[in-house]
Amino acid sequence: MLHLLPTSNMPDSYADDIEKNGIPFLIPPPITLSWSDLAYRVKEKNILDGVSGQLASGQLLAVMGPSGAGKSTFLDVLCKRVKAASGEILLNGSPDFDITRTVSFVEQHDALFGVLTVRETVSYAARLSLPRNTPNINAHIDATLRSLGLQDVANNRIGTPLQRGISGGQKRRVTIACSVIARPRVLVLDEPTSGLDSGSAQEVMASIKRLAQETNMVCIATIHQPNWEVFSLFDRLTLLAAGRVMYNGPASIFSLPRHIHLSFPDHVFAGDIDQYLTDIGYPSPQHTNPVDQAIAIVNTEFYDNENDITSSAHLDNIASAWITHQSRYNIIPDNNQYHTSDIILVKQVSESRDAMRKAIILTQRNFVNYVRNLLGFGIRMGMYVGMGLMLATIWIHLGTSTDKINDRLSVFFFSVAFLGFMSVAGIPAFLEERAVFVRERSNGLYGPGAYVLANTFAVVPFLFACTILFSVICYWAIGLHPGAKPFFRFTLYLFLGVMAAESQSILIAAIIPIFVAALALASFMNGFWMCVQGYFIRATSLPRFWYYWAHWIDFQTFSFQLIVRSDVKGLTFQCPTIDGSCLCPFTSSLVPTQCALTGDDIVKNLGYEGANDGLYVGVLIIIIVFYRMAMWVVLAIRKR
Ligand SMILES: Nc1ncnc2c1ncn2[C@@H]1O[C@H](COP(=O)(O)OP(=O)(O)OP(=O)(O)O)[C@@H](O)[C@H]1O
Repeated sequence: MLHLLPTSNMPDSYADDIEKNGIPFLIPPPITLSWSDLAYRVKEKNILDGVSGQLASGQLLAVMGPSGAGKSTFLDVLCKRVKAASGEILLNGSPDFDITRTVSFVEQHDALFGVLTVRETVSYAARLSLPRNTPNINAHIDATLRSLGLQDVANNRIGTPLQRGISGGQKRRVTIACSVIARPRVLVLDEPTSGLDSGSAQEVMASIKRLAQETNMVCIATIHQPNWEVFSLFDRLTLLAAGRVMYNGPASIFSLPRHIHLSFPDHVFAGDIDQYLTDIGYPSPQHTNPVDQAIAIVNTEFYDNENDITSSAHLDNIASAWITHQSRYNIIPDNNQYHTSDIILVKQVSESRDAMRKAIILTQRNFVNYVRNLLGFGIRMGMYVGMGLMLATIWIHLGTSTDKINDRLSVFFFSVAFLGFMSVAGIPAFLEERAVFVRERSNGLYGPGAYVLANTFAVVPFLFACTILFSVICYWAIGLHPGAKPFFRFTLYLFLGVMAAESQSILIAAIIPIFVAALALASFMNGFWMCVQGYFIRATSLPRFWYYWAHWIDFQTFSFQLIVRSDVKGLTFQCPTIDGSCLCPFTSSLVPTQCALTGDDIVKNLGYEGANDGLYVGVLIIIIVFYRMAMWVVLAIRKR
């Protein structure tokens, strides 16, 4: 169990929460994170070179630099998302710590379910990340919402294209709330203020600062052009250019703890970035934000060579200036006090063996999303209803004469092919879900196994509901094989085909998570399966090349043949008679006793006798399971 800090030095609200609601485990003791000589190379090119630093609990580090300076690479190396060429990362002086259980990473873009409320979003994150029997979980959620200033919008929805929700700054804070709910020791944020106006940017950074201090967290953020108010919230600044450190010291003198800038004499401690720029001969012009000046002098993209030195020589000079000055600027408070051995250094995360519990929580969240997401799922269901109505009114009362056999087959083809085709409409919702998965997985909440299970658990009832709705609307109106059993068989075989098509579409979207590309490829695949399934060209007439592989792995083949067999078997189709002669379109087992064809005659003529129905159902299930497992593999391999 983590021990508690004295709460006297904490802001009121959190200390109050602790007292009133009893959240004993949520304030872990302070830590120090340090890194030295981090380097990252790609094909012998130094992307990051010799980056060192240290940060204590409650502190915020700004990582700044021009575009391409190596800021994102630095975060990736620090979080061990890529392997450093060299260097060391220490937590409380020790390299032995589990990074995924220590760090939460907040990506640049908010990946949230638009139909959930703020509280629901954070609550699901809490249930997914905290151990099963966490006490007072609701009090913990409330405290987190309060810390991030979200209590007033707790019951508001995040927002969808159809329904306006919370503001951009509030969304950022919800994403951050989800990342800090398990009380990570280190919070890493990639551009937390990008796309926000200055007011929202300030709100977000002030919330992060407050949370860092309240929960003893170390925070590191890349940031572009903050205004002075935002910048003043940072304790330290690492300025990078071409992967090298140009400055690594106090950000603004105003953000320094009083004991630092008061207790060190001038000859020992020089000051902040503003002072440093003056010292090295690049003072900020009056009324200029020193941050802009710092970026400007290390930005060589538009370097004009005014002093007859190359841009890389210019950067070499600034990097050398830093090496000369660093001992006076890079003063770090003594954090040895934090190096205690009884500290538990991990997030309060649940174990990975909890996969089934996580899958159930994710399934619940998916259901809520399905029920509320009119755009993603309501419209989709409407499409199935519309398709049912269309078939019911166009193929109405087909009857059982032999001249209607083709019309009947076209109903089955159309149902299997186009209901399956409509699965491409599930791609946008999947991509929204995938973005949330990527964020949550990178923070260690759950793995691809739990996600695939939950996606399957949720999609099965949804697709079954869509299929049965379609069947109810059109089955009796068309006049297909009478009776409850044939109706349910039709629905089941159709559902299996639709489920296979859906699994294929989201597998494609998992491989290529770009909407337009996934849509195009999934549509192509559906078109391809239509061509080789044996309706347009009889399977026996298909070129052998296509017949032997494509036809027999095509889910439409099995779904279509199962439906045809189930429908026509047991029915009798009347042949026309002209001048007393019976004109059946193909050999009948009933002639001459009866001028008609049996369902078996039709099945035989089409070449659909094949294996038994159970085997075909089994093949369909295997195809579905194969697609789902392939999706699991793709999600396991593709981390972003
Ligand atoms: N895997 C890689 N292969 C090749 N080049 C890479 C790789 N990773 C990073 N780079 C290069 O390293 C440089 C630094 O990239 P990085 O994304 O870290 O910069 P950044 O400072 O975050 O830029 P921005 O602010 O524009 O996002 C860039 O020139 C980038 O093209």
